[in-house]
Amino acid sequence: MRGNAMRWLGRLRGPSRAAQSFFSYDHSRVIFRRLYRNPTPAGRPSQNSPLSRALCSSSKLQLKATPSDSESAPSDRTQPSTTPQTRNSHPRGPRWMLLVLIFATSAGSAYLYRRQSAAIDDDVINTSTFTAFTITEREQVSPTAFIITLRPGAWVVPRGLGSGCDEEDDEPVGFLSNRIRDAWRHGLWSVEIKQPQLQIARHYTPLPPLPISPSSPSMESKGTSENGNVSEAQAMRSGKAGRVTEDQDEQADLRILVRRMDGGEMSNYLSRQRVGDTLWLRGPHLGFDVPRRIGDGGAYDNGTGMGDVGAQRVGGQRGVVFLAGGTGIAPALQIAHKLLDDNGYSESAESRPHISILWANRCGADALGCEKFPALPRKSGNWFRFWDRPGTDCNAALQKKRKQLTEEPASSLALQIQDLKRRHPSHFEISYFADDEGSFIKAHDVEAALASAVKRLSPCPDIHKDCTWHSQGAVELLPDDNDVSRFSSPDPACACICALKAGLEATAARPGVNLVCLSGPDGFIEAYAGAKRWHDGNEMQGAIRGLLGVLKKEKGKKDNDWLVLKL
Ligand SMILES: Cc1cc2nc3c(=O)[nH]c(=O)nc-3n(C[C@H](O)[C@H](O)[C@H](O)COP(=O)(O)OP(=O)(O)OC[C@H]3O[C@@H](n4cnc5c(N)ncnc54)[C@H](O)[C@@H]3O)c2cc1C
Repeated sequence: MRGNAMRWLGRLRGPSRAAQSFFSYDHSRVIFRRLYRNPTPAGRPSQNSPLSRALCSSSKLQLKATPSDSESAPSDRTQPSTTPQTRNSHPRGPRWMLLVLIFATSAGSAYLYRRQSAAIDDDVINTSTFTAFTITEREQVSPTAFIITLRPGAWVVPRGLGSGCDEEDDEPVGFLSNRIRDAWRHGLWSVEIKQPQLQIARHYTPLPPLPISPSSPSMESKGTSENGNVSEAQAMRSGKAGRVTEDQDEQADLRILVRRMDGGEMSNYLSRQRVGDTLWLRGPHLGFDVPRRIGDGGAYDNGTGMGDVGAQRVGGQRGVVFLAGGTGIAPALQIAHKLLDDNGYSESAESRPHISILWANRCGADALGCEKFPALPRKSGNWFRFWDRPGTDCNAALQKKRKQLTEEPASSLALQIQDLKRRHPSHFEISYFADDEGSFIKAHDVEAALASAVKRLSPCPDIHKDCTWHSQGAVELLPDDNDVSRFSSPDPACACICALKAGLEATAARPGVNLVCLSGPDGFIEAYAGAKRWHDGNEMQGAIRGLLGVLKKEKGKKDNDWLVLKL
């Protein structure tokens, strides 16, 4: 509590405080003073003056004339309002309104104070308008991939001003965002970033917060790091890393892993941006509700209606197998963060699900966190050809990776993955596959991962074939990944039929299934689970084909053994 309070207080420092004061409290006072120093002949601001209209509409107050105002208004109201007579002869209405307006402007100032850069409400980010974020760090993690850290624009502390840490309790001072906290509580989410010249936007998946102790280096020093040596990575290397706290999920700093695509408009635009530059973000966009689908009720009521207070968690030991291609590692880490690091979700080690990530990259240099020394390149055909793009020199990248492993400090993402393995040795596994090293995800890799998930399966009722939450057949026809609206929908077709049929609705125990999630380029998803299908303007999941389709058919798996989600 105290930490939170101090962080809020901590925001009152620095130039942004002055700026905020100007635009909120002082600014409204200036408007107010002008209003009363230049009264209309009626002794109060005219309802028709632009200033009055602005004030009314902003504070939702209506300056209605009272009968005493309009009927018995003495002519001396035209006198300057500073004369005692005028003040005394002011009817009660304006005085009363004065108090109301003072209150309203003060409340408004508190409200505006927290609005920061958000255009429409009390948060630093929203789903309909783009708000400014500033790049505070940029870390090149491989020849083609980099991580940018973004902070809401209005609160960036210019270099040399403010330490970035709360002076009293030495906690990092940052933004708090309810929307971002709720997104982390939900699990899977993304933001859109806009390219302002072309007016295009693309989705990006924030990486989970790094487990950093409060004594990690300040924001000031963060702003100076351009190449690789980011402060988080330094803190982790120097053993200062702490654990991921709930508070950290509330911080509005976002880390995004981006791969620069040859000819890709957005990713090339992002690769040209530097520390201090502004990006425009919109979101968060919440994806599939993984906890609910594996059988947990969700630990929080986060205002999205997704919570089940007191829900008995029956799906805690189910598993998630995640096939990630390239930057598809980001949603895989989001799920790991939700299922393993969220104490509200799984308090004890026994109740934690098992997560197995199979991470495929074109180049070994992109296999961050892999502690094995990469094999020498083999000449072999690529398993999905579009990865073999001109301009991608995997051989050179591999040499760089070998050099990195021996000489250079690891990237923050590599350290983050290693940290997850260290903290959850029996619940988190990651296997690496690199095209240029001739290692691909094969059927037996998927089967081994599934077997390790299935052996942890706790009893659950039969999966109903029409259940949109747990049946593959029904999921294939879903128009989108918006589980939040499905959950709150009154449409009976959106309800969990398995729970209804099993009479579980009263107990809050949730049926669930093991999940196989896939994320990555379209070709990757198609190769392993079949393409998504466009229908009626919606991108539907489509039938399960590819390697997983073969596994389902050949191995005669039951529908409820595992559910495939294409992210
Ligand atoms: C929900 C969601 C989350 C995403 N999260 C991330 C993320 O965290 N990091 C990230 O880098 N990207 C992410 N993406 C992909 C991202 O939105 C862009 O598609 C990507 O950056 C390429 O955009 P571009 O404008 O540079 O390329 P475009 O101009 O759109 O395309 C250039 C070429 O690259 C191909 N291509 C597009 N994306 C990929 C890819 N990922 N791998 C291989 N080839 C590709 C296209 O088919 C095309 O041929 C996400 C996409 C979605 C839908």
